[in-house]
Amino acid sequence: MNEFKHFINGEYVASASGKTFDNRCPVDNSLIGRVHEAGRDEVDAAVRAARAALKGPWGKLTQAQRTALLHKVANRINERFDEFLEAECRDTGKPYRIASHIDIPRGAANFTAFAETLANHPTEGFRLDTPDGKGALNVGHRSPKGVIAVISPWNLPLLLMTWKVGPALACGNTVVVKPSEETPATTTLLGEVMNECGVPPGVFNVVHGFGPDSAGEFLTTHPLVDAITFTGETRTGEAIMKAAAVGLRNISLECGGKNPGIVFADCDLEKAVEGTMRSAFVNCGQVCLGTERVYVERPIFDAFLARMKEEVAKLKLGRPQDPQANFGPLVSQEHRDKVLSYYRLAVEEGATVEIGGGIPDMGPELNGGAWVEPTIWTGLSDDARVIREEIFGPCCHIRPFDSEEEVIALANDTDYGLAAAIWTENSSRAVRVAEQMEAGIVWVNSWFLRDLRTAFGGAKQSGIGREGGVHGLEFYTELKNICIKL
Ligand SMILES: NC(=O)c1ccc[n+]([C@@H]2O[C@H](COP(=O)([O-])OP(=O)(O)OC[C@H]3O[C@@H](n4cnc5c(N)ncnc54)[C@H](O)[C@@H]3O)[C@@H](O)[C@H]2O)c1
Ligand SMILES: O=C/C=C/C=C(\O)C(=O)O
Repeated sequence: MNEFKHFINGEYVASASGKTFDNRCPVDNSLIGRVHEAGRDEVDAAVRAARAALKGPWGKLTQAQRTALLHKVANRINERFDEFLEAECRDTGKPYRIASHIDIPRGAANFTAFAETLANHPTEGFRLDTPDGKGALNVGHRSPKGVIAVISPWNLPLLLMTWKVGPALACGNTVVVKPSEETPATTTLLGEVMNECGVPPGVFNVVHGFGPDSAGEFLTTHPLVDAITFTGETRTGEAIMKAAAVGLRNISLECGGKNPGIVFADCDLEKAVEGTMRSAFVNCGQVCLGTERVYVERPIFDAFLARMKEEVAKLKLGRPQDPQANFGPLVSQEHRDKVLSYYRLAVEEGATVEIGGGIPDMGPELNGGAWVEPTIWTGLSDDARVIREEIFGPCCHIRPFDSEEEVIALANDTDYGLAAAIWTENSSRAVRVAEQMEAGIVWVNSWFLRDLRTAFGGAKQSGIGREGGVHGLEFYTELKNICIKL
């Protein structure tokens, strides 16, 4: 039975209250651990440790020394790859095949990418002409923002946590991380790596718990937190934004999505099927960038739908360790109840269930797990709740369209604006349509192809701000201008 304690000032500490909560494996709902729930005292201790570390050895490191340390952290994650893999898949139920190609490699790469990007990024400079003819020099100077609260979700726990911790530390900040209550393991394990690599105590801290009236809220309302970066549901983002307003703390919000996939008749059909299959079903559909609305140009609608149904039927549901498995359970019973409520709603709203729509029989050992069938619907109206609301499960609705103007309007008809995928072999059309997408990230003939230097983030109710490359600099640093009269 695992016990997940908080990681504060370089040490693992239990909650003074002794309060803990269950950690369950979604594969079979077995109890696999106990997680300490942080009270205000633990959160306060973590924030104060982070603040003290800014003034300690960490605050005196050069950019080059910080870069070297972050490379060391990335290397150590890779050295302990199997431990991170086992921990992540135990918490999420996802197949090893997926976590070993996405979650863990990116968990390390996020440190390397930001260490390099920020070490080589210039600051601005301007020479000003002055009436006396001697001029002045203006030099931009970036300093760390301070203590960053990092609140991360359960779908890609290590990846999405280091996607924030990497740039935060590269810019010289310190962090207090509150991972999702569903997935404490890899964030907790990272504390060991920080100690092994010589990252000074207090630079990286972890507190466990829930959101409201628990660690999440205690952290976002703590007056010594300088900025908050969050990934999760849009409604949660709203609550965190309200908390950040007190004391004018900056926020970075990566929230929900209801992403469109647009398949034109001139696409490479097999490429479009392969990419849409990944986008709708990888990670059991629990990817914010995933496609839940698929629009297919009418001449190839039947062929595309037939091929998608064939591929869904081939998905291999199984335990994480099963080398054949490419489809795992949802993260929890609670999330499964939510997804199944949308499965029922789709039928009530008039959907045709092309495949799936229910609960698979996984046998007596696994039937207690959070398993659902991968599902495709057709026939819903554009104002159906299943079309408008984020489900965050292994399901998508496929609908025909007849013109470029029509599909652009359909794709943008959502409160969200995170991602879109466009499938066409016509490059002019690809760019023309992509530029009209009300989204932060648009893939053409690809999906989840990630260049970590690029801007990443959502428009509309999918978030505020951009992460990735140097785009997080405005959030993770304070930029001042120094004007020197010559
Ligand atoms: N845009 C992105 O990059 C991105 C990436 C992954 C997931 N997501 C979104 O995240 C959602 C799924 O993740 P989730 O269920 O963990 O989201 P969630 O909003 O329920 O929880 C996210 C985190 O916020 C914490 N939290 C909840 N309420 C809080 C509060 N009031 N104050 C402080 N912290 C609080 C939770 O404990 C958890 O750690 C989906 O909507 C998905 O689209 C977005
Ligand atoms: O579920 C959402 C996935 C987000 C992915 C990233 O933030 C990334 O690839 O950097």
